[in-house]
Amino acid sequence: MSVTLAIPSKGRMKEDAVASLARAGITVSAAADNRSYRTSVAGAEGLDVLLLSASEIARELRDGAIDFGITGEDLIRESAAEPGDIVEIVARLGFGRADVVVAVPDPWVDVETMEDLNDVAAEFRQRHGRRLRIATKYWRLTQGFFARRHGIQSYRIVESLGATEGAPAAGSADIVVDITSTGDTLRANHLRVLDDGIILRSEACLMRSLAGPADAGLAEAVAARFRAS
Ligand SMILES: Nc1ncnc2c1ncn2[C@@H]1O[C@H](COP(=O)(O)OP(=O)(O)OP(=O)(O)O)[C@@H](O)[C@H]1O
Ligand SMILES: O=P(O)(O)OC[C@H]1O[C@H](OP(=O)(O)OP(=O)(O)O)[C@H](O)[C@@H]1O
Repeated sequence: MSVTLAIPSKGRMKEDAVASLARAGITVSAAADNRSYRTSVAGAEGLDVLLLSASEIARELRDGAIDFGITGEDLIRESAAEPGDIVEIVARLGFGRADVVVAVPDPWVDVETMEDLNDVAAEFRQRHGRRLRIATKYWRLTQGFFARRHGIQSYRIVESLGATEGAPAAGSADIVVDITSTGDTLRANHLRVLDDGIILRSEACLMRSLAGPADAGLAEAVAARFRAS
């Protein structure tokens, strides 16, 4: 019996994920063919480490297709309505830090808070003949924050698959909800985060699917190493 753990196959989180496994005594090396998404693992008998994209890891955890995954908290919260019912955060890993934020165009000088934005959204249709448009790939986090947390009902989500911060200047949306770390991309696109506009402070986490692994004893031993490292 084995337990599966997926780490990002590329990008900003891959090297840090490998380092966090090493701190837990698990050495992962790429398979000989370096286009392969399989790895060889030393230090944990029965553990298979897979390489997947960060967003795929969130979906596979949700679906119970893998036992453990290292990915961003934002991605798991976006992929499931009640993430606490499907995954446990075993450890926060201290890298991949970024905030999911609400940002408005710099010229909206009177809009500093979500309450101000609520006023704008309420009047938007009357003034502009349409609802306020929000560009984002985080539609679930956006709905939770706007409708449930702040009672903002009048808006429309424009799904963005990339270059979200460019949407207001391009005219396809009025404001954005996106991830930021240094803030450079928002500034370059003349956007400003609202004072209370941080939806989530995200970082990479080791998460465990609650679906139940094939080998519960081994899964618990893996989790214990991360809690201790
Ligand atoms: N500056 C940043 N910009 C975007 N994501 C960041 C940043 N810093 C950390 N992250 C985190 O990295 C993760 C996304 O990583 P990445 O873009 O490699 O994943 P992906 O969406 O699976 O990739 P792909 O675009 O190939 O599907 C998210 O959890 C996000 O919070
Ligand atoms: O606050 P900053 O440090 O500027 O980082 C934020 C930006 O970085 C990411 O884009 P990236 O160019 O990495 O591409 P991606 O959207 O494909 O992740 C993210 O989507 C933001 O646009």
